[in-house]
Parts: sequence; structure tokens; C-alpha cells
Amino acid sequence: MTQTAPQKTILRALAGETLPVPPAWMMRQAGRYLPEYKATRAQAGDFLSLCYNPELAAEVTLQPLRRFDFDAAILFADILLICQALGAKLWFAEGEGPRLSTITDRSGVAALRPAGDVHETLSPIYETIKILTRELPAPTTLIGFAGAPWTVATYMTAGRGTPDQGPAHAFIASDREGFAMLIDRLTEATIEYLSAQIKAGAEVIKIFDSWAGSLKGQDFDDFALKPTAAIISALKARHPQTPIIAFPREAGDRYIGFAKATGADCVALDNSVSASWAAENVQKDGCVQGNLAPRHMVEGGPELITETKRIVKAFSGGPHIFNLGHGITPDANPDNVLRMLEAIRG
Ligand SMILES: Cc1c2[nH]c(c1CCC(=O)O)Cc1[nH]c(c(CCC(=O)O)c1C)Cc1[nH]c(c(CCC(=O)O)c1C)Cc1[nH]c(c(C)c1CCC(=O)O)C2
Repeated sequence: MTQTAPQKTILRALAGETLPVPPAWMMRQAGRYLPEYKATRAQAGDFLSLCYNPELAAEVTLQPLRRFDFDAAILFADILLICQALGAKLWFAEGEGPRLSTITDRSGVAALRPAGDVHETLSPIYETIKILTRELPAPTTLIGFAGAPWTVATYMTAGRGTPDQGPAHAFIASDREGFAMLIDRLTEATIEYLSAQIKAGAEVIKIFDSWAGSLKGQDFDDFALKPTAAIISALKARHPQTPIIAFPREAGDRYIGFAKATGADCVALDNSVSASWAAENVQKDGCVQGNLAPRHMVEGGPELITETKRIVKAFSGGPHIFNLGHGITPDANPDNVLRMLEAIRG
């Protein structure tokens, strides 16, 4: 007798099913708010050594699942590894964040390695995924990811994180076509990278466009929407069964129609939009993910419960995956994660 196992909750939501209780996971669920993460990171030496060590990267991916009954695990890696794979220098200044060699004109773009070469650097990431496909609990969905070309380009052009993505905007203003060459190279490389993640065992893909909100009008179309659509259409051609979540953070009104325009199966929402607005304007096109403010994981209190329940209720009429509106911060209290899950499911 053959009996097919009931499909995993996240895959059901991504297929458009409205579930009585939304599946849940958290951005940055493996991270510095967990003492066991800090211990493993210390064992690895530094953050990048942790990302490129398949055994330890798999270990930190699994750590939050030992504490919390999340429906998904997200591969432990970083969106900036692809810059290194394309030949840029990357390091993390302790306590300050990422630093990179900078690209400010088209000669810098021309010096990058071909997109097809990225596997040479990124193969340990595929190894992490292979370990996780063996070690994850059966009901848990494994999410692979990459940065969207725009967000990755903002770091490559500035050499670091910036509040306003000024150097990327300056590149666009001085040589729009040259900047488009950088976006194209990143688009091709990201397709290769994500396709290899799926082949290794990633069941869902998420595309992080953390700085999409700083693009307006035609720039949003050209540098956020179109590259994401190109990545999704190439992945769908190669891996039609793999659902894709797009996260154009702080896109505001541009969340409307984003799923349709890009082919994404789900749009992840940051906490600057209200759940009731998003239910009406975004969820009408399909699954949404989000969008509790990460500060509740620090502050806790009765507001954590009321806000969690308000979001669950607002999205209860359609497919929804519960998540934070952005990553959990290092000062968060793990007890609040448990209280959030109870509020979602209780
Ligand atoms: C912009 C961005 C980056 N990385 C990422 C984004 C997009 C999402 C977002 O907007 O937050 C994505 C990312 N980074 C990390 C993951 C792993 C999976 C997860 O648990 O979500 C994912 C999905 C690990 C990480 N990436 C980083 C850490 C902290 C590193 C440490 O241990 O010190 C982790 C756990 C470092 C990182 N990596 C990056 C920055 C700016 C920083 C420094 C800021 C910070 O320290 O939080 C680039």
C-alpha cells in the first residue's frame, strides 16, 4: 500500500492553500541572539569561515529548530558570498558589518569573473544543503536563498552597507548602461547559484531585496522588478516545482502586483505596511509572508501577543506564512520566540 505523506505546511501555503494555522519561521533565526550560535561561530573562527564550513553551517542552521518548532529552516550563508564568487574581496569588520572591494564604473564590472564560475567558491554552500537534507526533521522545509541583484550591487558599489545606497544611485546617474551590466552579471550568477542550491536539495527559494525601497519609478522596474522576474523565470524553466518567495523590502505601494509581475509564489512583507492593507492589496494575488516587527522579540510584553494575533487574523482569509518583517536582532530574548509561536498556534 502506498500512502503519500501530507505535504509540508509551508509548501501547502506556497501552493495557495489557506491553512487554519499559518506555518511559521523567522528571518535570521540562526543568529547572535542564541548563545549556541555564538559558540559555534567562535569555533569556526569568524563569520565567513562559518559560512564556508558545511558541518558547522549545517549545525547553526539546525540550532534554532532544537529550541523552537519552526516549520522551516533557512540555509546558513550570506547574500554577499556571491560577490566573492565573482572575484570581489569580502570581509566582515568585527562589530561593523561587511566590507568589500568597490566597483564604481563599468571597467570594474568587466573585471568580474563569468557567472558560470561561481560554483568554484560556492560549492561548500551546496554541501551544507546536502547535509541538511539528511539531518532536518521530516516536517521541516529547507529554504535556500540569495540576495537580489540590486541589493547585492548596493554593497558592491559602496564597499559596505549604506543608509541611502548613495554610491549605487550615483553609478546609475553617471552610467545607467554600465550599472545595468553589473545587474545583468549578478542576475546570471544568481540563477546559477540558486539552481545549484535547488539541485542540492533546497525546497523553497527566497530572494532578499533588502534595499528595494530606495528605488523609485523606472529605477524600481529596471533594477528590482525586472532582475527578480528574470531570475524567477529562469529558475521556473529549470525547476518548475520549486516555489519562490520574493522580499522587496520597504517596497510600499510597489508590493501591489509584485508577485504577478515577477512570477513569485509569495511576497514577503516588511513591517512598514499594515497587515490589513496587505491582506487587501497583496494577498489577493496569493501567498504572503510576514510581518511582525522584530522589536517585539526584544520587548515582549502583552503587545507581542496582541500584535501576533492581529497579524494572524488579518491574513486568515488567504495563504499566509508567519514571519517577522525583518531579521531577529542580537538583543532579542529567545523566550519571546516561544511566546510568539504560542500566540500563533494557541
Ligand atoms: C543585507 C543582508 C546581508 N545578509 C543577508 C541580507 C538580507 C536580509 C536582511 O536584510 O537582513 C541575508 C542573510 N544573512 C544571514 C542569513 C542566514 C539565514 C538566516 O538565519 O536568516 C541570511 C538569509 C546570516 C548572517 N549574516 C550576518 C550575520 C551576523 C554575523 C555575525 O555572526 O556576526 C548573520 C547571522 C552578517 C551580515 N550580512 C549582511 C550584513 C549587512 C551583515 C552585518 C549586519 C549584522 O551583523 O546583522 C548582508
